Parts: sequence; structure tokens; C-alpha cells
Amino acid sequence: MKTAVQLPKNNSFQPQNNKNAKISVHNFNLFYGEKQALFDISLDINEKEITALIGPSGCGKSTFLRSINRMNDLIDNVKVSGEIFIDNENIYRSNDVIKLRTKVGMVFQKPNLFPMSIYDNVAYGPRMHGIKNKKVLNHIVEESLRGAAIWDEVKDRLKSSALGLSGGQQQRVCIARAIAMKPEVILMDEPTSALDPISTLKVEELLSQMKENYTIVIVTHNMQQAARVSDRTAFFLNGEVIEYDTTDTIFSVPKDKRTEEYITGRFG
Ligand SMILES: Nc1ncnc2c1ncn2[C@@H]1O[C@H](COP(=O)(O)OP(=O)(O)OP(=O)(O)O)[C@@H](O)[C@H]1O
Repeated sequence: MKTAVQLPKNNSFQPQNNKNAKISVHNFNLFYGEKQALFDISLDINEKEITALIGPSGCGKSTFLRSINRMNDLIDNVKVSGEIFIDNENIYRSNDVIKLRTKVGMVFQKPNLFPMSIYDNVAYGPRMHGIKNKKVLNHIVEESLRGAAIWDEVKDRLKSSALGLSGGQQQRVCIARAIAMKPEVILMDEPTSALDPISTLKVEELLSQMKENYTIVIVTHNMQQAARVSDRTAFFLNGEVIEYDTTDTIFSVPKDKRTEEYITGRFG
């Protein structure tokens, strides 16, 4: 696989001693060519919590999210420094990006199902990983669709095209497709921005159930959504994390004036 990322030279950092941290980020910087997009990000993301990334357009939320499973490696001229540890393993030191992306799944803004059946969409990843046994695949497909709270709506039409589902249903099948790979972390980039309010609510309810099993990091422009679903919130501005705290604190007593201005809608 093509990688344009220059690996950090400095390996002296060790994860902080936070036993709840699933992901530990230390002095992480990212450049697109000459342009620096992330500045010295350091934070811990706790296991089996939902962490929301908020901030105005272009402040680096998606770039940071994509750094967690090295999706930025696919972009030319990207350079990083600093470290991101997942389960105490420095992900930019490992050569096994496939393993990383199996452990850290991703759901995108718009549902991006393949033009194939619902069943084949969910079975796609496991099949690519060599699982051929029909019984095993049936089990994975059912378990994943149940995990994404969409099984009852699609169980009688598994062989129909996934593209015939509504946008909200498609997004939950995308979540099922991510779950089918048995990830430990799920990254979501504005997963409900293309959905109507009812589908949004269903996905939000689903997220609250999912955090029993997964560590979830979600980018959202919707302040109410961040306040409703997340345990912790990081406020990004111009590539920096200005404030990172429990969601209750960020939304009730933010310490930084810029956070307060953003969450009260005074800019962004
Ligand atoms: N592939 C790329 N090549 C060059 N610059 C990029 C690339 N992707 C993002 N950027 C730049 O990096 C900065 C951060 O972008 P990013 O998409 O991470 O912000 P964001 O906070 O997620 O924005 P939005 O909320 O609008 O999605 C922006 O200035 C953007 O133009």
C-alpha cells in the first residue's frame, strides 16, 4: 500500500498512566505539504466512551479522526510527527495498517454501501479476511445487523440491494458493516449529517447502546448531538485542541472563552 507518511523520528514518549485510555495522543502534528493542519495535539480517549470532536469548519476534526486509523496515509504529501498509541502500541511505528484498520473501523458522513445486497455488504469485510463458511458468515451478518439496530427492518430482504434502503437505514447498515470486522474503536465522521431527524435519533440511540462494546470517536457539527451522546468533548480551533473535558463541563462551564463562544453559537 502507498504511504506518503514520514514516520516520526522521536520515540521517547510513553503513554500517560491513564488506565482507561484506549487511545493516547502525544504532541501530534500533521502537515499537508507545507501547510500544518494539526498542532501539537495531546489527549487521551477513554475506552468504551463516546468522545465528540467539535469545532468550526476546517479546524482539523476530520484530519485528526483520520489520523487515528492512518487514513491520511492515502493522501499524498502528508507528514506527521508525535505519537498515537492504541492499547499502548504506537500505531505510526507498526507496518500493519490492515490490522490497525480492522481494529479501528470507520463510518463516513454519507452512507457508502456497495451496489450489492444487504447481506453481501455486511459479509464483504469478513469474506476479504478469508471467511468462507456460510454458517459463520450468516452468524456474523445477523449479529452485526442486530448490533446496528437494523436487523428487524431488513431480515426479510437480506438478498435485496442495499441501495434500495432509506438513507437512515443505509447508514445503520454501514455501521453493521463496520461492526462485522469486530473493531474495538469506531470512528464516525458526521454520521448523521445526511439524515432526517428520525433517522438521526435512531443512530444516536444506537451509539448509546454501542458504547458498551466499543470506543467511539465522533465528529459532529451538531452541538445538541455532542451534548446528547458524548461523554467527553474536544473543541478544535485552527488545528489545535483548545479545550478537552467531560461533555458536561464543556457545555456548562467551559474554561476557555473561545469554547464558550463556539458552543453558544457566537462564531463558527
Ligand atoms: N487532502 C487534503 N489536502 C490538503 N489540505 C487538506 C486536505 N484535507 C484537509 N485539508 C485542510 O486541512 C484543514 C483541516 O481540514 P479538516 O477537513 O480536517 O477540517 P474539519 O474540521 O474536519 O472541517 P469540516 O468541519 O468542514 O469537515 C483545512 O484547512 C483543510 O483545507
